[in-house]
Amino acid sequence: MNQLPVAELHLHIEGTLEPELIFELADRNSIALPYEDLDELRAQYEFTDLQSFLDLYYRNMDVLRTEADFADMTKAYLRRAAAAGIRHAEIMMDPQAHLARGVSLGTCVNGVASALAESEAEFGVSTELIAAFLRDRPAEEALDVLDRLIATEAPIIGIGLDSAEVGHPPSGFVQVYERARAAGLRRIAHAGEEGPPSYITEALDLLGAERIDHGIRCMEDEQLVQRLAADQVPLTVCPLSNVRLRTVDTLADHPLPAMLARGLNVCVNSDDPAYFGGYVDTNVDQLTGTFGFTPDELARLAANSIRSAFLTEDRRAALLAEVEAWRSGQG
Ligand SMILES: Nc1ncnc2[nH]cnc12
Ligand SMILES: [Zn+2]
Repeated sequence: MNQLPVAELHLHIEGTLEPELIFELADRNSIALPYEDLDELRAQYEFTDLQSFLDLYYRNMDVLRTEADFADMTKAYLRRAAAAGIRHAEIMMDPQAHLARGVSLGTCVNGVASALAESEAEFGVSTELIAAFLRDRPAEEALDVLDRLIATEAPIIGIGLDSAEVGHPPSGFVQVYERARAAGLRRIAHAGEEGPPSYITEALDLLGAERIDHGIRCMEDEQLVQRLAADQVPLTVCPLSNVRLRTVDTLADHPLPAMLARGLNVCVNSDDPAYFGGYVDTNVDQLTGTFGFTPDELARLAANSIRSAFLTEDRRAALLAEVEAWRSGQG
């Protein structure tokens, strides 16, 4: 196998809902879509910023109604992830987005989890599930959902923080993260995607975040860059997402090469691949086409993803060995 083996650490399962599956699930659930056909739906995929994407992302997930719907979406991602070279995936889901539509916590969590439970045997992809909270909804709601996840022993390894960033700083979610920590859950948070570098600092200092999703705006704060490099804080960067949501103008303007040059612990992820033009392999291919990354640089990005994952040490060592085998096979 000539594909770069990687871990995907920044992936919203609802963002893997491909247009074809949206139509299939709408049909299955007798839901009338506001689009005549695939072309009309695809014509909506022009974004001006994060919010313009989120509006469509939340609207499209209305086709997810049953456990089977969540399982089918997840299985489709895992099949595609395996083809992309992904060997381990830490998958976020947005329970509040489903609860708000009247879909129960059990339906969405069990549906996703049932597909994940078969992933290693079926696709060779080990997985973990992360419940992400919507920062543009009240923290009290997040606390309530977290309590229910803990009480029902939902199979999650940790929590995240996503949705509209600007105006919703990490400081509002201290209690949520403290409760997650007390429950033994891992903690990650989106920060520095559209929001300022200070949100990254808050996520680290106030939430105890162990990984930062995106984090690209750290480059505007020299002291923060030095801290992130010294502490090797994982930054799960999503280049095609940043282009499509216009946080960078073009891929050639992306800060990833500069981040690597500063010694930051960056890895490449797809975020919402059904919306942003590709899965991890496409992100890597386009980066390589744009920046001419060498096999050594690609292996470093892959090794960063595996070192930053919530893996057992045995699995981590096995996957790092796969990266090294890939690197030495590149000549
Ligand atoms: N890129 C992103 N940023 C914030 N919230 C999200 N939810 C899904 N994708 C997201
Ligand atoms: Zn994201």
